[in-house]
Parts: sequence; structure tokens; C-alpha cells
Amino acid sequence: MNEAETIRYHAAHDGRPAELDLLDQTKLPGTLTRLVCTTIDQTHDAIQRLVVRGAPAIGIAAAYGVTLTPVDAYASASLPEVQARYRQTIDHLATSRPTAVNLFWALDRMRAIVDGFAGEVAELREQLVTEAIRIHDDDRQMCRSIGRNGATLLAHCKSVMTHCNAGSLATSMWGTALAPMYHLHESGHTLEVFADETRPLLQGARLTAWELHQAGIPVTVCTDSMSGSLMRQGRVDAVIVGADRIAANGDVANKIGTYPLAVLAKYHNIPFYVAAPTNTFDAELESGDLIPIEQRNADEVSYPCGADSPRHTPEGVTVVNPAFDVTPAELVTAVITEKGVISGPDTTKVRAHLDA
Ligand SMILES: CSC[C@H]1O[C@H](OP(=O)(O)O)[C@H](O)[C@@H]1O
Repeated sequence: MNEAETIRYHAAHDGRPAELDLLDQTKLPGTLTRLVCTTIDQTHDAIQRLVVRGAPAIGIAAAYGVTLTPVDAYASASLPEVQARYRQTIDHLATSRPTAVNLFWALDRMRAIVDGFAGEVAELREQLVTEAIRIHDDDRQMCRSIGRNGATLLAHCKSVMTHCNAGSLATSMWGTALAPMYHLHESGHTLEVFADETRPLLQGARLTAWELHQAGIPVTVCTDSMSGSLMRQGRVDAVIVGADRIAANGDVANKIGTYPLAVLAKYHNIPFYVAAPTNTFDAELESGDLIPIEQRNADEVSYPCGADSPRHTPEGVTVVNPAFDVTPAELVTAVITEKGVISGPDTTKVRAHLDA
């Protein structure tokens, strides 16, 4: 088993509790260490601290987190009492982060198992474990398909730019935005990748650069402020990023800094692609203006190297730290999903794609 596998799960057995075993992404690239969660609160904290992160990955982790509900203490409880306990867990995990719709999509799948269950109490947890494993396996297939579908769009490129991390570390494996790079690399066409460092948490410099380098794909880290100049110098053939939530009209919420990248790509007439599974679409939201944007602790900006490092902003000065921004659909050349490609996304095309 790959020691760098983002998410592992060990079901309860022989009196040992179930374990959600996470690669601790807050420690990368310097240290490869894992964090094992056996409780709901540990899972909630791991998602909130970005130990596990990335829209699909936090959905998978939350699904496994539901199975950590301590129902053994309810051995004599009735089915309705146990179902209520699982619903409490689902509601609590739903408060861990607000923007990535995959979290709520995965929790809704787990809730459907709880609500639809009518057997023996002891069997409910087994059905929840099965559903969480299915969510994990489904994501592997979706990422593989996104890689195949995205490769057709990048096949003519020599170099691409990406932002944040939408690779294996953000999903079950392969990723969304990075999946086409892995697919092309496997078929002998290795792209040169510019990885935006992605302030303030540096997912690009710390995570994308790490996983692509491990895979033997040439990657160059650039600061977010370098992107425009690299495009102007003709060194970027395409931009491809992930997504945390896509509204019905094709507006895309993704890591902060994605919107200015899309504006720069438009100005330089460079294709701007978004790669995401269809469970990243929120068809209930008419536009991206309605997507909830996570506001994170200002200390992540003031102390970019951690709380014990020198402060980078003067005491008393206001600091803002929205974790995501929204890119209007008109700046998106195409959205790549496991089902295919939506070129020039708009409400009609998005709904047709989702319904196909
Ligand atoms: C494949 S989804 C990855 C998506 O999630 C990241 O956000 P975070 O690191 O805060 O979880 C970023 O927006 C990526 O594009």
C-alpha cells in the first residue's frame, strides 16, 4: 500500500475501534506522517485543520467519519435512537467546512443509508461502512475518467499552469486537475507544470510540487504574482484547476487566487480549464454569488510559516483570509468531468451534462 495514500480506513474488528488513517498534509513536504482518527471530533478537526483537504477527499473522510459514531454504547438502544445518533454525527461533520459541496454530497449519501435502514441495529454500521467504501471507490473511478477526458484537451500542450492542489492529495488518487497530467505522463507525453505556490497555505508549493515531483513530472513552483508574466512570456499553454463548488450557471468556487488567474488567462488568450467530478456541481445554486465562502483565521496570513514563526503583519492591522473565490463561467473555457467536457459552460449546458 502506498505510504503516501491520502486516506485509508480500517474497520472495527476484534474489539479494536475503526480507524480513519490520514496522511497529514499540514506536515508536507518535509515530513511524511499519518494521523489516525478514531472519533468524530478528531475527524472534524482533521478536516477543519486541512490535515485532509480537497473537495473530494474531505467528502470521503467525512463519510468514513460517520462510521466512527460510538454506537456500541447504545447496544440496548432502539433503532430510532441509533439512527438519531448517526444523524447527529452527520450534522456535526457538516459544520467542518462550508464551501466544498462534495462534503455535503457524501454526508447526504450516508444520511440516506441511515434514513432508509430497517434491519437489525448491529447491521446499520456495516451498511454505512460499505457506503463509505463505495464513495471512496467511486471517486477513484471518477478521477481516472477525468484524467482521460482532460488529456484530450491538454494533448497539444507543452506546459500547463495549475493553482493550489487538485491532485491525489485532494482526492482518492490521481486528482482532478492533475489527473490529465498523470494520464498523459503514463502514455509518454510529460507536460511541464507550473505550480502556483498558492498563498497563504501554499498548497501548490507544498503539495502539488511534492506529488508531481514524486511522480517524475517536471514541476516548477512560481509565486502567485508571477503567473501573469509567465503567460506574457508565452510559457503557459493552458491553465487547469480544480473546484470546490460549481453553480448551475457554471460559476466556479475554487482556492483563493483562481479568479485572477482566470482573468489573466482570458487576457492572454490561454485556455482556462476546470476539472471536477459531477458531485462538485450544486445545481440548487443559480450562480456563484450564492456559494458560501469559507473565511479562515487571519493568522494563516500573518504567520505563513506557523504560529511560532515571525509575524508578517503589524499588530492591530486588519487581515482578511477568504479561502476561496468565484470565477465567472464566462472566464471558463471548459469544465472537465468524469462524464466528458462542457465547453463554454452555461446553465443550459451544465444541466444537460448533469442530466445525461
Ligand atoms: C480536487 S478539489 C481540490 C480543491 O480543494 C482545495 O481547497 P482546500 O485545499 O482548501 O481544501 C482547492 O480549492 C482545490 O482546487
